Amino acid sequence: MDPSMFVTYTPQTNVVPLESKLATYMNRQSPSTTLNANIVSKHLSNLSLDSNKKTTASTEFVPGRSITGSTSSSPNLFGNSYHSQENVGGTTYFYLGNATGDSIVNDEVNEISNVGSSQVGYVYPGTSAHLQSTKPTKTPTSNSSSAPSTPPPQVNSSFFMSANLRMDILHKNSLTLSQPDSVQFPDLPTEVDNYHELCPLEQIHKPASTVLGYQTSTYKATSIKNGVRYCLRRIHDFRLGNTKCMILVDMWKRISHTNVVQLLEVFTTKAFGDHSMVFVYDYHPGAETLLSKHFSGTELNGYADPFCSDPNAPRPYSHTKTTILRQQHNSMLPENVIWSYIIQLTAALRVIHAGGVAYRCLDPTKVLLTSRTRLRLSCAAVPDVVTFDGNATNPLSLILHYQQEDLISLGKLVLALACRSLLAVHRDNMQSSLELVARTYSTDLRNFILYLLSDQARKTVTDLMPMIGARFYTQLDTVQLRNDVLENELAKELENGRLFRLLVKLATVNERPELNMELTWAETGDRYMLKLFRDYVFHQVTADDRPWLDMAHVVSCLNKLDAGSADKICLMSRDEQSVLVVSYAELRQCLENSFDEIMQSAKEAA
Ligand SMILES: Nc1ncnc2c1ncn2[C@@H]1O[C@H](COP(=O)(O)OP(=O)(O)OP(=O)(O)O)[C@@H](O)[C@H]1O
Repeated sequence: MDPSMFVTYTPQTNVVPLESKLATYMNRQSPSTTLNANIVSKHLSNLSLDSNKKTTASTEFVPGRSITGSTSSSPNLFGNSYHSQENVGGTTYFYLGNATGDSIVNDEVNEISNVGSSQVGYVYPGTSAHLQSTKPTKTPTSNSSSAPSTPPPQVNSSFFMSANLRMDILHKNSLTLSQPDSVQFPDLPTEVDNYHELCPLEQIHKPASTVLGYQTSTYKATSIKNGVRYCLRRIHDFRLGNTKCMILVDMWKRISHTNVVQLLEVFTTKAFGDHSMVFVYDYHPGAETLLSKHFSGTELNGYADPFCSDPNAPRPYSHTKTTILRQQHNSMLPENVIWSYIIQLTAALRVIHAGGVAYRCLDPTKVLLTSRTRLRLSCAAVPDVVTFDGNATNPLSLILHYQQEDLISLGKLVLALACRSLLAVHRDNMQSSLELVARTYSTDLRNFILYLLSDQARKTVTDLMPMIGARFYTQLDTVQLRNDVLENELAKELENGRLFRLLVKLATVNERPELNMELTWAETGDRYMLKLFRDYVFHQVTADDRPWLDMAHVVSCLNKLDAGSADKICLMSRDEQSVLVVSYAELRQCLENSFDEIMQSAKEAA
């Protein structure tokens, strides 16, 4: 640092200029120290007085850690400090000394090395080697003529959560927080049992569900008891004839799996103006059905389903089914996606069947995609309740039969996904569909479908496991890699949260107009140090007085403050008359004291 850069010449006085606000801070300290020339020169050598430096930038000012033998820089400034000071070219440098000699020096050295090692964990070290290949590559913009200190874009993004994940989470949050629209849905009740804030997730008045046989509607709602959002599925105009079916509901409630939408409770209500039955599930914001994801028009390149018999449906120039099927190849799902779905669907059916129940509605409208490739079965227990035969002596008697039907439905669903057509599973189209699968995918996939659709006497999910075989490992690998990526994203934001809390404290103290009727509170004592520190972190300028912006400098300073590092920095008063050499440990103490004072005052007022 070149002091002449910042300081106008004044005769050497070796005292704090009275007009300097630093005086208010220094006056609190014990003045009983004599200036030791050795200490001062040692400190100065650590201040790297490089006359070529043109900015008040950060790390150049930080004294090195090799201050062994120095009797200065006690981290415990406010307990027992001695000060030394020196005037260099009109600027007064203040040092923090310690009267207790060499034993303290050793302690300090230990402390520095301890701080150094513990501090390391506070810094996000960048994406680790095993995730380098998964990082989205960003080409730097060619016209990046910004200030030299502006970090290149790829560096910037690598220290924050990826934009895609961020958008994904923001989208889910906004859906979760959405509020009821009483103008658009004036007839919705404000409260249904223990739930309020009902927001429809689909059209309310739609025809009866072909899968469930009843008119249904689905809502996001907030629990009055705990404020958590849930998904309510209402069966319109339904009276529960027999409560024996609650045995099945209880069995479903006990089933918990990452591929099943959790059922929480079932109740009847008249809140909608009819006798409705309501099933309460976990709410998964942004959930999309397999139907809309893979069987909608836009997903099929705008062409009609090749199995569609409607002559008016839009088709490409050739009208033959074979040509369309060939066209269809372009929009076929990759085989690994189909296997991933198979593994998740069979995993869900495995626990459902092991739990003594059957799903009974394995249909593209009931399988939800709750993130990019995560499937969850929705509507658990609804078929059991709405089709319950009150005259049956044993409500569980047909379960085995229904479980077999689940496996046939699985075969149909996989065939439909492989052909990207719901009509592919129609009896008349079955042959062409299987030929399409044989042409496009592996024999394993075809055999898997054939097995499920065969007349085999008794099938179980366990039989399917050898057919999936080593693909389990591929799935496991994908999930583990995703887990690694998410953990890396978390590591970035974890530190941001910590720094945010620190910034909140700093901002609460800095520039506070008054505290306890004291108008100059923020401008004196510890708070004055924090004000200078704030200038040091955020308000640096280049030699020609342009703002000097460097995120790394800000993050590094805040991290050291949070860790209470023994590293020292020079804080300069705004009048440029005084420079204070202070450690982050001391600054942290200033911050803790000041913030505690504010908290205390807030409590007293309360
Ligand atoms: N647990 C849930 N969390 C979030 N959204 C859900 C949940 N369950 C269902 N949904 C959403 O509610 C909407 C309606 O689901 P539903 O099962 O009624 O589909 P559908 O295509 O209307 O079927 P149907 O014709 O049988 O009524 C879908 O968009 C689905 O994504």
